[in-house]
Amino acid sequence: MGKSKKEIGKIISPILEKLVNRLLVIKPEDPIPYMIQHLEDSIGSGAKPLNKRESVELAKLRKQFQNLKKKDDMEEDSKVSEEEASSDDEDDYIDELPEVAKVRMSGPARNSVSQEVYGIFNKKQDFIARVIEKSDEMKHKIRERLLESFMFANLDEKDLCIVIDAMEEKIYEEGDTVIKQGDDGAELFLVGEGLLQCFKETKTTEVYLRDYEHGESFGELALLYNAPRAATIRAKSRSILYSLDRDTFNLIVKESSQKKRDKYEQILKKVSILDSVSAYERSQIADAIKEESFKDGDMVIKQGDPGSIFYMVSEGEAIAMKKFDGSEEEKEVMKYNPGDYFGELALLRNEPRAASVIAKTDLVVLKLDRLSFKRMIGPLEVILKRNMEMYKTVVSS
Ligand SMILES: Nc1ncnc2c1ncn2[C@@H]1O[C@@H]2COP(=O)(O)O[C@H]2[C@H]1O
Ligand SMILES: Nc1ncnc2c1ncn2[C@@H]1O[C@@H]2COP(=O)(O)O[C@H]2[C@H]1O
Repeated sequence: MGKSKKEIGKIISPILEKLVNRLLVIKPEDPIPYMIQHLEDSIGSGAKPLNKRESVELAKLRKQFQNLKKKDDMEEDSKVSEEEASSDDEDDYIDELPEVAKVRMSGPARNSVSQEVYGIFNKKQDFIARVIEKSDEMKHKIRERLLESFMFANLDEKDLCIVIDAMEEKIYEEGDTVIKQGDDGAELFLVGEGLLQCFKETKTTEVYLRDYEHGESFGELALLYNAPRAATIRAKSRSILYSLDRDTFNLIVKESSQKKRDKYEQILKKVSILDSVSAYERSQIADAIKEESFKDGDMVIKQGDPGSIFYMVSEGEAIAMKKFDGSEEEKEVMKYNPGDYFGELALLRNEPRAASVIAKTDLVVLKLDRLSFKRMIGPLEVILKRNMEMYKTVVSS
């Protein structure tokens, strides 16, 4: 026999109460996906796992919700005026993305990542990833591309192998649509070869957002938020893509990226130049970081070299040495401790390195390449430029 009203009330009241409280505190722009996610989290956080029938029901509900959402989106699009539609400002759309995630990031303490995955797999150890047969050569190619990408580069060897096995090669000819805005999505794509373009569609037109090249991935939003595809992606040239299914993404990739975020979050909090960035932006910086270690006396940067990397000190000490006006004599112009940064001038001014930086102890630095620096630290340019005044003082003293 089913449960009595009282019994059902007892189970769902605390969940609903918590849900309403969260909604009132967080005020998400789009409350429905937030509510669905919250309910799924509630399933993951101790309640009995869904049985098969319940899972099917949940899938049906999700499908109904996605169709409704698609309809809403289309109605919304039809309201967009011609002027708005012709806007080609990429940032309008880029800015929308973090907002969704901010809601999730800034909310009350979240369940562990493996608890919030889509579907009924609540634990990584219960999960058996798919294996798509492929040659060693293809495995090698996929590995190379995975290591180029922020999202996958931090997988340990075991997880890297699981992801390589689960990936499926898909070839698209020039003009083919890989992802259609509004569709349901169950896979993420890593670009092996080729060039793709991302567009935001409105009722009347489509606005170009960005390109995707080898080593970059797309299609993660539908998996992360159980939402319809947020943009359209088309092949600009013949493209070889590797697709990864939702469950492998959620259980293997998302978790490792979370580990990296956890690892660097505390360190990045000490980097004063990042004081004004939000938790979400900091987590994106953590995704893009590469770590490197140097021994006492190693040269990290050489004056006069071209530069394409920005550095933040994680552990240890370093100094900056500078030769002035063609003189061979070097003067110490700066000391670095954990939380300090250097190497910004070459990126900001497109000039060779203005000084040398040398490790004074064993040193661990966090590095951002030019593109990540531009995207993530670029908005802090005013502060960086203000801080550059300090070099003048050092030089003149
Ligand atoms: N500004 C953007 N808005 C939405 N999607 C974007 C944007 N830029 C890139 N994308 C990618 O386009 C993909 C479309 O499918 P998804 O929504 O699954 O995931 C999306 C992102 O990976
Ligand atoms: N007096 C200084 N002049 C120029 N660069 C300095 C000075 N002191 C420290 N630096 C740092 O040394 C770095 C060398 O590489 P960049 O020119 O990219 O960026 C430089 C600054 O971050």
